[in-house]
Amino acid sequence: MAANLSFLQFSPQILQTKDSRRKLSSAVKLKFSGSCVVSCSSSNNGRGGPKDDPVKDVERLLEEKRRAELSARIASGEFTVGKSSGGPEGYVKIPEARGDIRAISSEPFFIPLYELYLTYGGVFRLTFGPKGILAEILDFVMGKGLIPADGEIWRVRRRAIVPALHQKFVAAMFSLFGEATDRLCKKLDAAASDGEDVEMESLFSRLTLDVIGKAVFNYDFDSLNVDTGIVGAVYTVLREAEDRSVAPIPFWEIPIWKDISPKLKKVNAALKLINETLDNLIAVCKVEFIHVLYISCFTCFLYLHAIVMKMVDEEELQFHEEYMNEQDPSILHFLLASGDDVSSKQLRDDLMTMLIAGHETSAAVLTWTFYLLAKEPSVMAKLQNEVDSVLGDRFPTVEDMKKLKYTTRVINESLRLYPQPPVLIRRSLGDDVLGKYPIKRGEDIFISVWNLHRSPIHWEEADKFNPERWPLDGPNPNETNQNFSYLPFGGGPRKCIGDMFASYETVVAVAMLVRRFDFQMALGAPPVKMTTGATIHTTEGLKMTVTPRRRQPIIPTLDIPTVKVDSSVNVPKVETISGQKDEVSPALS
Ligand code: HEM
Repeated sequence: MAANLSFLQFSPQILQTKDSRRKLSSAVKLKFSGSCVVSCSSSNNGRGGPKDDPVKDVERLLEEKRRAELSARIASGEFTVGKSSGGPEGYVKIPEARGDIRAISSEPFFIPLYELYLTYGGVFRLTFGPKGILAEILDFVMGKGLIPADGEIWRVRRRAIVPALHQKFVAAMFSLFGEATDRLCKKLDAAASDGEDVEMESLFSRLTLDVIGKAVFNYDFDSLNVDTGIVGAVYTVLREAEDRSVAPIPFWEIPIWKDISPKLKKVNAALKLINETLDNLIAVCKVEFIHVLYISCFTCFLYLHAIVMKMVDEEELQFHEEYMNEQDPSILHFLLASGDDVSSKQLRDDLMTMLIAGHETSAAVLTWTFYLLAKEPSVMAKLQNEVDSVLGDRFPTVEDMKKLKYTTRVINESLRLYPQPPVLIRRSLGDDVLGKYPIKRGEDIFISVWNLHRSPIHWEEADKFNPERWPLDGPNPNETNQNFSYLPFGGGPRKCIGDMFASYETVVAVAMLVRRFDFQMALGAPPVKMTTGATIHTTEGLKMTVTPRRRQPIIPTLDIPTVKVDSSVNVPKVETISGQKDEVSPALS
């Protein structure tokens, strides 16, 4: 089991080591398992709220005890083979942390790594731990999709897909975000009037599945309302991907087992259903596209001609937007319309990858945001104030995003405390140097975003949920303006392509939900503990009591605002959440 793995805790200086960056190849998302008391509720550090809350006190004491025990074990040398000094060719050898994987299997992997980070500093070698690279493990579901892909396939596919998430596409998604969240509000209304508590984590998972299904291939799972075979199949496959990533041996490859295991049979059937559905959607979209081309070929010729002329005259961004179809603004439609020359299998892999990448991540962000909000009533009150004054009773629009500043800061802060995924992985493509340490070709490097985001070196009161740490008049925090001490969507060439989409999706959902309801942890609900898959899950769900809000009546003002309409502008200008001008949102630059 012991694998020779390097564990890297990013510091801004290290990340900027160009040589290392160039040679690090992307792997896929890391998944581990385990559980522990949520550590952000562990200390007075960073907690506002009443100091005499007995529940918080107990949680804090338990967490302090757990940390003290772990620190004592680290101090006793249980994990240590002695700090190394002097490496080959005059380099300093990386400090080594040794131990037995079983010693840390009872809690999420990134928790002990945090203690080791405090002991050893930013970079150390881990001589025990899970296998790092999951490309083979996830092959059954993502194939050569954008996340596991590398080299030339990745380069070509990234270039084809990134333009699909252009500005007009994201603007077109607002009605989708609003309608899907409204369906969730109706469910919560029903639960509230029946006096029932609700398990929010699974509801968020359904909400984001509905959103991403429509956005990626214009398919309405409607998983908030119905449990069709396809929804069940998607969950079966997702759970299997998570199980495989933490399995001690690849049981799915054992010859006889893979033929007789009922679980694997179920997974294969689910996969078959999903693949057939996706193939169907691709085929239908292709036929519709050809049909439109055929019946209007003359118009089309003029149209294409006009587009080509526009290309000459206008920005590439506007060209990309021409491919968008108002009735079907999905990424699939865009890829076909843009003439993306790709096999159906590759297209399916990419769509499936985006479905997975955009589903669990957003659901996890919403889950932990509501967990944090329930624990900090003062933040919730401020948030509700902002939403009431900006939105009133209407659906959020793209123009509102600039005004919902505090709501955005709440999401920024939630992503700092609960980064999704908490650990990223790279594999070194060649011998290299990281900071002052030599790295060998083929070594796996874990980048603990969890450690980075909670590092006492980088953050004041690092464990505190404090959206105020991000000034409202400052830029939207991202990896570049935070000097790489904040990586909510990764960084560099493999940065998330859905950052703006996901940021707006979560802001809309939070705004619409807190406007309508108050959220409290349900009485007698199990303590919220963490476990890791690709993202951070709760072990037993997030059980909440949801109460419709009683709001002050809105008193009409006598000032009648004048609205200036500029008829030449079709699409409101959108500021990117990441504020970056690189290829992630080329349409915005
Ligand atoms: C709040 C939600 C989201 C979070 C926190 C998130 C986070 C991330 C992170 C940290 C990475 C970098 C992984 C690495 O460096 O190894 C990433 C990559 C990626 N994300 Fe997201 N993501 C989110 C939503 C989305 C959405 C909605 C989509 C699709 C529409 C998406 C598609 C992708 C893809 C395709 C990649 C791989 C990019 C590449 O390797 O070139 N993500 N995401």
